[in-house]
Amino acid sequence: MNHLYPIFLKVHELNILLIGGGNVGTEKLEFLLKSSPKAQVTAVSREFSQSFIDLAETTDTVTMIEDVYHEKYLGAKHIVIAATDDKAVNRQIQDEAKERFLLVNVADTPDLCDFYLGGIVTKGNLKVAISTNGKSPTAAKRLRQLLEDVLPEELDDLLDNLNAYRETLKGDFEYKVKAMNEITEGLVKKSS
Ligand SMILES: C[C@@]1(CC(=O)O)C2=NC(=C\c3[nH]c(c(CCC(=O)O)c3CC(=O)O)Cc3[nH]c(c(CC(=O)O)c3CCC(=O)O)/C=C3\N/C(=C\2)[C@@H](CCC(=O)O)[C@]3(C)CC(=O)O)/[C@H]1CCC(=O)O
Ligand SMILES: NC(=O)c1ccc[n+]([C@@H]2O[C@H](COP(=O)([O-])OP(=O)(O)OC[C@H]3O[C@@H](n4cnc5c(N)ncnc54)[C@H](O)[C@@H]3O)[C@@H](O)[C@H]2O)c1
Repeated sequence: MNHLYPIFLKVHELNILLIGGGNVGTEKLEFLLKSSPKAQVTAVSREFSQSFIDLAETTDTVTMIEDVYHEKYLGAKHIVIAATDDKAVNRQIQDEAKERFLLVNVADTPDLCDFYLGGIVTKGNLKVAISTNGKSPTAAKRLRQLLEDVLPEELDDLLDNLNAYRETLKGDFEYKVKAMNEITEGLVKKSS
C-alpha cells in the first residue's frame, strides 16, 4: 500500500534542523536548496566536509554549528533531518524529535522517517514531487531527470496566462470553475 500524502512546504518560513555534515548531509542540503534556495536550515555536525561548507556558504539562510548532537538543538524547529554516520545517534534524534511531535527524516533509513525527501522538478510556478514510496530513490532520480527534460519551460507562461484570465472572471465561484475548466480542456484532450 502507498499511504504517502505529499504536501508542499514553505521551508523558507520553517526552521529545519539538519544533523550531519558529511556526504549524505551534503546531498540532502543540495536537493533542499535546489528546490528552496532560501530554506532556513540550522546544521549541526561534529565536523563539516568541505563540500558541505561550500554549499552552505552559497546562501545566508544556512547556519553551521560545529558540535555533536544534543536535544537542545531541537528547540524552535519544525522539521528534523538526521544524516550522521552513527546509527545510535540517528535513532536518538528520531526518538527525541518524536517526543516533541516534530516531523523527522532519518536520511536513507525509511523505517525511521515520518516523511521522505522526493525527487523534485521545478518549472517556474509548477512543482512536481516524485516518490517511489521508498522503493527506489534511483528511479525517483531518473523520473525527475526525465520530467525536467520533457516538461516545457513555457508551462510557466501558461500558468501566468491562466492566472491573468482567472482574475478577469467576474461571476460566482461556479461560473469561474466552469470557465477555467472550459479554457483548459484542450490540455487533456487527446488528438484523434
Ligand atoms: C529522491 C532523493 C531525494 C533526496 O535525497 O533529497 C532520495 N534519495 C535520492 C538519491 C539516492 N539515495 C540513495 C541512492 C543510491 C542508490 C540506492 O542505494 O538506491 C540514490 C541515487 C543516487 O544518488 O544516484 C541511497 C539511499 N536512499 C535511501 C536508502 C535506504 C533504502 O532505500 O532502504 C538508500 C540506500 C542506503 C544504503 O545503501 O545504505 C532512502 C531514501 N532516499 C530518498 C530520497 C527517500 C525515498 C524517496 C522515494 O520515495 O523514492 C528515502 C526513503 C528516505 C530519504 O532519504 O528521504 C534522491 C534523488 C534526488 C534526485 O536526484 O532528484
Ligand atoms: N555516502 C553515501 O553515499 C552513503 C550511501 C548509503 C548509505 N550511507 C550511510 O549513511 C550514513 C552517513 O554517511 P556519510 O557518507 O554521510 O558519512 P560521513 O562520515 O560523510 O558524514 C557523517 C557526518 O556525521 C557527523 N557526525 C557523526 N556523529 C555525530 C554526532 N554525534 N553529532 C553530530 N554530527 C555527527 C560527522 O561529523 C560527519 O560530518 C552512514 O551510515 C553511511 O553508511 C552513505
